[in-house]
Amino acid sequence: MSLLETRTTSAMLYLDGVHVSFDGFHAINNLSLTLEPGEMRAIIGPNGAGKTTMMDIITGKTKPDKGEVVFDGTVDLTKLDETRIATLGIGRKFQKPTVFESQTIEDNLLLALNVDHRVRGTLFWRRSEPESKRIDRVLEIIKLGDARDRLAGSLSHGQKQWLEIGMLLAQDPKLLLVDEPVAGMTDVETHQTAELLKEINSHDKTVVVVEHDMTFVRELGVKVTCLHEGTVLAEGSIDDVSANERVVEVYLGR
Ligand SMILES: Nc1ncnc2c1ncn2[C@@H]1O[C@H](COP(=O)(O)OP(=O)(O)OP(=O)(O)O)[C@@H](O)[C@H]1O
Repeated sequence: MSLLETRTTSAMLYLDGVHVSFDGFHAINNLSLTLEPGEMRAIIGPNGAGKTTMMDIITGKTKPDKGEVVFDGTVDLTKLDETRIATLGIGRKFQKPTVFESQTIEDNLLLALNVDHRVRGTLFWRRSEPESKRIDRVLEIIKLGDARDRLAGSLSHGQKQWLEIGMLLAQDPKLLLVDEPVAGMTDVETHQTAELLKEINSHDKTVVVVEHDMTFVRELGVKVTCLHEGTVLAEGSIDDVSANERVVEVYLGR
């Protein structure tokens, strides 16, 4: 492709031949990955495999030295900054929950809505019917409807993670990037998180989940990509990837 052309694809996310180096160290090496619209993909791989850097490339935090990164068929993400990318419908959930602890659950979701903060701060602001509906729907999906008036700080670790996922959903993204959502969760919470992500994915959201917990990844029941040294080592069903000798050698067998 020439420098001026942007590829058009049917994919929601298309990475091809992506390279990133930090002071001469190749963190991402000829990385190619395609996610279809409505797909959920699990990304696994050992520490330092490049999983976080890949997410940073998609959100514009890190710019690739080389390669194509195309969102929603036509949008060249390499040309856009982080702020602009966030407005395109790409939501990212970092590993640690960052909810507003002294606000209620409902207010956390309201804060996440794309309402002008200056307008919302006035005495006369009333939430619109569509906003109320959206919040009710998100509360239903994250199963915190009964707790809507509780302070977020009183939630369990797992519930905080769900609330933060809900805050992303309130913004109605096309693509959700979720980094190690079940770290520190109980087995029950881990199972409920798998159910939650499957539910979100069933509503046409494309989802990328980075996770080390293989029980959780198995429960998601989606295609798995194993990264190693900044590139794709193996891709396929959890059974195929788990049986791959190289994957066992560099990751699962350790
Ligand atoms: N800003 C940076 N400067 C220098 N090296 C970096 C930088 N960011 C990442 N790296 C290196 O790039 C490699 C990939 O890191 P990355 O954090 O993407 O891996 P990861 O797969 O997310 O690992 P983990 O599972 O531990 O989170 C690592 O060797 C890391 O030390």
